[in-house]
Amino acid sequence: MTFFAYHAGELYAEQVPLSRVAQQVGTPAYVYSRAAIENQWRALDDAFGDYPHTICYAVKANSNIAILNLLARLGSGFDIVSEGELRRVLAAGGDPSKVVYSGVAKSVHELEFALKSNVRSINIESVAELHRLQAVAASLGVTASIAIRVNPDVDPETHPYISTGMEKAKFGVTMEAAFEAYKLAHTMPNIEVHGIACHIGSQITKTSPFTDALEIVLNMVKRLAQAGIQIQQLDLGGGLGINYQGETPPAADEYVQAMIAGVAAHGIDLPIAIEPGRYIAGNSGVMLTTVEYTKHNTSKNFAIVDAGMNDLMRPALYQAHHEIIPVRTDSSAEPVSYDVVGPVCESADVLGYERELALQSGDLLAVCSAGAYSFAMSNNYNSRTRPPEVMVDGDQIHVIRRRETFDQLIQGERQLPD
Ligand SMILES: Cc1ncc(COP(=O)(O)O)c(C=O)c1O
Ligand SMILES: N[C@@H](CCCC[NH3+])C(=O)O
Repeated sequence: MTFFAYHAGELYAEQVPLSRVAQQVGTPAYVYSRAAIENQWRALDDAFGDYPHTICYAVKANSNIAILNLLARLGSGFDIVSEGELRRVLAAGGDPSKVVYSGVAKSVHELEFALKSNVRSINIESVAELHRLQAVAASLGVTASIAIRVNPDVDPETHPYISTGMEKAKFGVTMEAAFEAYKLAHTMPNIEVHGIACHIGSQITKTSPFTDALEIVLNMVKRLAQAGIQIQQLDLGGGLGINYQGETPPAADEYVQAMIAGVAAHGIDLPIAIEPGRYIAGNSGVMLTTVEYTKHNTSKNFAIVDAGMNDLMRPALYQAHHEIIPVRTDSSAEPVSYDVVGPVCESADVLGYERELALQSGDLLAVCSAGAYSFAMSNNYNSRTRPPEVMVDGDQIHVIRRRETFDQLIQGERQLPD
C-alpha cells in the first residue's frame, strides 16, 4: 500500500491525512488513491513493453465510474460481466472496441446490447450460449466477434470460492467440448471466431497455475490452426494476487514475462489481453471506520466499529484477512487483542479476529487492501446505507460516490393500497 503511509503519526492517502477525509464525509467510507490505481495499471502495461497487448480491467473489482474513467484515459480496455457493467464503461468514456464480455448467463437482451455497442469479444461460456448468440446476431443482421472461454482444469491454489478454472466449476467450456464448439462456431454465419479466453481464478500468488493454463490454451490454438481455425487473440484472464497479509505474488513483470515467454516458446505470435481486477484496485484503497464502543467479556475484547459485513463482506464470506491499522498512532490506551466487529446482527460480522490495537471509543481505523471486491460487494443488509467513496489525488479529496440516503434505500418500494 505504497500510497498509504504514516507521516508524523498519522495515516495519509497520498498528501491527505485520512482524518480529514473522515471529517469531510464521515465513516464508514472508502478512500482510494488515484496514483496507486494508475501506478498498478502502468506496471502491467510497462511490463508488456512493445508486445501487442490490451489490459482489460475487470470492472467487477471496483466499478465506480471515476475509476473506470481514469483507466479509460490511460487507454485501458475492460472485462465486463453484465449489461450494467457495460453501461458503466460506456458512461465512463471507455472504448467498446477494447471490451471483452465474460459471464455464464448472458441474457438475450444483454447479448443484443453488447452487439449494438460493438464490444471487441463476447467470451462464450457454453454451446447453448453460442447458439443464442448466433440467433441474436442474425436477428440484428450483424456479425458477433467471439472467443470461447475454455476451462483448462488447472488448480489455481486459491480459496475454493474464487477458483474458476477447474473441471467442477460452472465457468467456461471443457477443452474437449471447446474444440467442437470452435468447429461449430466456424460454420455459423453470424459468428466470427476472434480469440480464445481463459480465467482460472483470483488471488493467485504463484506463476505456475498461469503458465500451466497457458500451455493448455496454446496447445488448443495449435490444434485449431490444424483444423483451419485461426485464433487472433489470447485472452489470459485476470487473477494476479496481491499482498493482504505477507503473501508474495509474482510482480507484474515476472507475471507478464512468463506469459510472453510461454507464448514465444510455442512459436506463436499473437496479441495478449489480460483481465486484472484485484491487482489494479486491491491495494489502492482502504475503508475508514470509527470505533463506537469497546466491550470486554471474560474471554474476549471487542472493538465495535461503525462498518459491518454489509460494507465489507470479504472477511465473512471468505475468511479473508484485511490488516486493520489505526489512523493515528498516538493513542494513550494500552494495546489489547480485539475482535473488530460491526453493527450487523450476524455472528459472522467480524472484520478481523484478535488484532492487537491500542484504541478507545471515537478512534479511527483503516481496514487495508479494500480497493477491490469491497465496495463492489457491499449491500444494504440491516437497512444500512452504503458508504461514500472518495478518491484522493495529491492533496485533493474528491467524493466519487455520495453516502446513500434513507430515501434512496426505500425508493422503488411501495405499500399496498388500503
Ligand atoms: C472472467 C474474469 N476475468 C477477470 C477477473 C478478475 O480477477 P482478478 O480480480 O483476480 O484479477 C475475474 C474474477 O475473478 C473473472 O471472473
Ligand atoms: N469476490 C472475490 C473475487 C471474485 C472474483 C470474481 N471472479 C474476492 O473478493 O476475493
